[in-house]
Amino acid sequence: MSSEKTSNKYSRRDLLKMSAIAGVGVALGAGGFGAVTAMSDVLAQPSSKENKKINNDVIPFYGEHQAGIDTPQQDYMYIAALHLITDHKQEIIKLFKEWTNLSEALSKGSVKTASSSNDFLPPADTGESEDLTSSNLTITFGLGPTFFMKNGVDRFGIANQKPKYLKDIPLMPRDAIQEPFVEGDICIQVCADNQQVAFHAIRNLMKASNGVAEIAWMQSGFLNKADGKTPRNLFGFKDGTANPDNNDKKSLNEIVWADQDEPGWMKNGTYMAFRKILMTLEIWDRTSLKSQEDTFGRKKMSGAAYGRVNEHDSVDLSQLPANSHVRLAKESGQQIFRRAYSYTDGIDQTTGHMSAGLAFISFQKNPEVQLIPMLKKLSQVDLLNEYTKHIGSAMFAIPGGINQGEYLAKNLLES
Ligand SMILES: C=CC1=C(C)c2cc3[nH]c(cc4nc(cc5[nH]c(cc1n2)c(C)c5CCC(=O)O)C(CCC(=O)O)=C4C)c(C)c3C=C
Ligand SMILES: [Fe+2]
Repeated sequence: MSSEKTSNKYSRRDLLKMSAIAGVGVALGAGGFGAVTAMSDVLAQPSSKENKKINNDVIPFYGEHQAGIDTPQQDYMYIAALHLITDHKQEIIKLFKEWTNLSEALSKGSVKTASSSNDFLPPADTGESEDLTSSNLTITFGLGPTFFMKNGVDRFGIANQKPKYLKDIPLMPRDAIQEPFVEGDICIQVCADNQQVAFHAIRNLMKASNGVAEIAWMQSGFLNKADGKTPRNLFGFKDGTANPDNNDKKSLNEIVWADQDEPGWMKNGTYMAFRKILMTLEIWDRTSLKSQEDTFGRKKMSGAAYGRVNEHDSVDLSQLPANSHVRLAKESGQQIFRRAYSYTDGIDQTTGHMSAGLAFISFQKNPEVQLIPMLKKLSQVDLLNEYTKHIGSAMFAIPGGINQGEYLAKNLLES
């Protein structure tokens, strides 16, 4: 999980250079909120603390693929969906440029200060990550079906660039989707090994979108990955055992990265599926160990499939209960790349039960073939359905990664 140890050596000159690349000055907030200094402006203002941070935990924002997909999974996640409140493509381009600069800076931990050059303006940075390192922060942007076409209107003249499989996940037999956890024009997934760093990033990205987009929903998540072991979900089972190895480029090419026949801006991109799945912990906790294990077809402590000894031993489907989760998922004959997080949302006031579950996130090149039939089968007969309820659903196209000097989804917005 760790990257090379380097000290934070951004000089005032580096910061000035970065600011020049960013090329963004002062943005005016909408709705009478007054002027606020754009975050990228702050890069030119070295903080007194800038040399005290040791950044040995940086995942580059730029690259072939967006970070936050095949990069090692961090401990904390926020995912948010936004609705655009403008019809002007130029405003989207401006926002995406600002987000690009900001994301690069946040990923490097080089947003230095919450101070402002003008004491009569709000500080550009909200400040809560001031003394913290980047904590392997990654920021991943996605575009929902309504980014391309909303209520039959091609708002930004890019409907012909819509990726092949980008559509809402169809309603499944047992779905109990609750507002507001449906779709969104844009999604931002932020992950980091420090929750405050992750929150700071998503908060400041939201802040930068003021007047152009507004938040539709947000979900936080966490994950335990002690000693390099497979993390356990809130049912206490190892979750991720059969996931493709994130370092196995061949598998990811087959499973995750978009095909050649997609629009050019999807090259090295993928599709993200999001499902918010409530797990009824109180019922599960009163369920016998045997029934719990039958639900998955794996042993709870070892994670081994039925009839096997170790977690990663091959699965003999005939040994697993007919409607067990793993058997059904495997029988679909498809693979997806899961990057899920547990969540807790306090107590459900109507039931008095815990609001907790899985923020299920998967990446795949063809959701229509890889995901939807699997989801359908699971939603019909999975033993796990006794203990779960799908309450949120969304699909996003994830543009490919970008190089320095480019901005997010440039190839799409300038097509
Ligand atoms: C549509 C896809 C899937 C949903 C939705 C889903 C929900 C879900 N899963 C668990 C817990 C486990 N899932 C496991 C394996 C597994 N799950 C899926 C797909 C979905 N899960 C797949 C493709 C697989 C791998 C199947 C295989 O090839 O072996 C496991 C076993 C360990 C593992 O491999 O990760 C667990 C445990 C929960 C709790 C949940 C919803 C709340
Ligand atoms: Fe699963």
